[in-house]
Amino acid sequence: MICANILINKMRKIQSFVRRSGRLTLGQKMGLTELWANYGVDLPKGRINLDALFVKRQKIVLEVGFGNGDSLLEMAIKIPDRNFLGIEVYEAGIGRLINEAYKHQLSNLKIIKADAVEVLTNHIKDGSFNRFQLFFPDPWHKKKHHKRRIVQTDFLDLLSRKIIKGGKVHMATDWAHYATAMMNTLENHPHFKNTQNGPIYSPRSEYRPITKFERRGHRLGHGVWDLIFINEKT
Ligand SMILES: C[S@@+](CC[C@H](N)C(=O)[O-])C[C@H]1O[C@@H](n2cnc3c(N)ncnc32)[C@H](O)[C@@H]1O
Repeated sequence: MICANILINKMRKIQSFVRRSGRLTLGQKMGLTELWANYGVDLPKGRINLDALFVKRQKIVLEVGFGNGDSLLEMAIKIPDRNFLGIEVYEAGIGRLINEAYKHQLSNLKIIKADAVEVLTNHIKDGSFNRFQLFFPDPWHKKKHHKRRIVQTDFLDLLSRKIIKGGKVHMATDWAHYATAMMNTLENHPHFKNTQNGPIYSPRSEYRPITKFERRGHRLGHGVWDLIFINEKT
C-alpha cells in the first residue's frame, strides 16, 4: 500500500477539523481509522481491483470533486443498486462523507483521496465505469487560469477510456463561460455524443441532488447548465 501512514495522519487531521466544527457524531465513536477502513481506498502500486472493492458487484458511478459529499451521499442512499466511487482531495469533505456513510450504513460507497487524473491514469483499468459525474467543478474564471480547468480534451480522452462504451458523462456548472467551454470540448470530441439533439444543454435531471456550490450559484444569481453525453468510443 502506498503511504498508508500518511493517509492515517491526514485522516486524523480531518477528525480534528470535523470535531472542531462540531460535525463528527457517530464516526467519532467509531474512530476515523475504522471509518477509513470501511469507506476509504488506499492506492495500491498498480490497478485497484474494483470487483473486490464493493460488497455487491453492480454498475459503478464515478464522481470526481464531490466537495462536502452532498450529492454522492444522497445518490448512494437513493440508488442502492449502483456502486458509487468518489475521488476528492478536500480532507474535511472526505471526513464528513465517510462519517455520513457510516451513519447510513452504506455498503455501496467508496472514497479515494487523491488527484483524480493521477488515479484514473495509473490505478483504474479501462472500461470500469458506467457513469461519470462532475458537478460544479472549480471554474478557474480568470482567463489566465482556464488551462487549470479539469474539462479539457486530454481529460475527455482519459474518461473515454475509463467509461464503458455507451456509458454516460454528466457535468454541471453555474459558470456560463465554463459551460460553453465544456459544451465545445465535448461536442468536438470524437467519442462523445450529446443526449440532446445538437449542442444543447440537458434539462436538470431528477437524480442530481442540489449541491452546496449549486446553492451558492443560485445566491449569486448564476444560471445552471447540465451536459449529458454518451461515450461512443469504438
Ligand atoms: C467547486 S467544488 C464543487 C464541489 C461539489 N461537487 C459541489 O457541487 O458542491 C470542486 C471540488 O473539486 C475538487 N477537485 C478539484 N480538482 C480535483 C482533482 N484533480 N481531483 C480530485 N478532486 C478535485 C476540489 O477539491 C473541490 O472540492
